[in-house]
Amino acid sequence: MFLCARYVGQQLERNPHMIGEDIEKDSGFEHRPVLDVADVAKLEQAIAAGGTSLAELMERAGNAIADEVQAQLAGPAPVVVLCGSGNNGGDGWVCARALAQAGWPVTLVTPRPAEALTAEPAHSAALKALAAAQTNQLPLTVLVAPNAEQLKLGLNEAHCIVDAILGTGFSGTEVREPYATWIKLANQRHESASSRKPAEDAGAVCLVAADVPSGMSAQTGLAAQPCIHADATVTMIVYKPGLVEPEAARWTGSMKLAPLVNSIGRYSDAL
Ligand SMILES: NC(=O)C1=CN([C@@H]2O[C@H](COP(=O)(O)OP(=O)(O)OC[C@H]3O[C@@H](n4cnc5c(N)ncnc54)[C@H](O)[C@@H]3O)[C@@H](O)[C@H]2O)[C@H](O)CC1
Ligand SMILES: [K+]
Repeated sequence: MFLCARYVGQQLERNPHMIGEDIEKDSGFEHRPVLDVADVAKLEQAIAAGGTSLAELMERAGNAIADEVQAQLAGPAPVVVLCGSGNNGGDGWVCARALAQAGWPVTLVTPRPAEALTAEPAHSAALKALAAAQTNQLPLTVLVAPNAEQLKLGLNEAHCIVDAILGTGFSGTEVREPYATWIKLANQRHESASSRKPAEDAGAVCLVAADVPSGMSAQTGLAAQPCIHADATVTMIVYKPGLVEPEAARWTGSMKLAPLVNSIGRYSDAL
């Protein structure tokens, strides 16, 4: 098979709505395409040069996360989408728009107003989400730089939390503020809801990570302080090496691949 630096034979779940046909099956096992983070960036540029823009990739990424949220819950329920200021956050803005368009009440948390984001295509994705929300009166509320109490209130209403804080651009052994607080509060809400006895259970809270759990290095799989504890991680285009490390499952939960494009093999010259 083409392109991929290495394959890890493990059972793999796939979302039928996700685009792509590049996974090889072998006796009930699927081989996971794995690429270094630096090569993923090259691959994205090659895909864009081939006619599928970065904005379109982000659109597909955000929709794949929204599909996963909808698969985790029985029907429309409040969702909090935590968005960082980079392109991982951009995936979150698209996801929030897609869920709100499907009638799900969404609270999006951002450190800066949409107009003040500088990463592209995240900035454009955020403006598009706000315009759609305004034009179509979507159930989308935006919380800009909330303090811990405001964030806790929002999270307490959530039946699902989407972690789109940090992706492949994360580095270091500590997550800086405000994201460290966001991660701790998201984990607390997730864990306290999951540890309730059935009789008091108002419904479990799912935690879905975009591309990689925030605080985990996509390249090495090492978790910084703090790190998101996800139920499911939807990773984009290919697996990154850290995600297939045995210790990573503790942070990623179940791993799902959103290939975003068909036949990535045709971009192999870019690597
Ligand atoms: N490239 C594309 O078009 C697509 C990307 N996708 C998604 O984008 C992310 C990668 O985005 P990038 O902007 O490169 O980085 P991040 O958003 O992951 O993070 C940048 C952000 O993080 C801050 N940061 C770094 N280290 C720390 C730290 N220790 N503590 C706090 N903050 C930190 C840094 O300052 C930047 O602000 C990729 O994962 C995908 O999710 C789309 O999926 C496809 C199109
Ligand atoms: K993330």
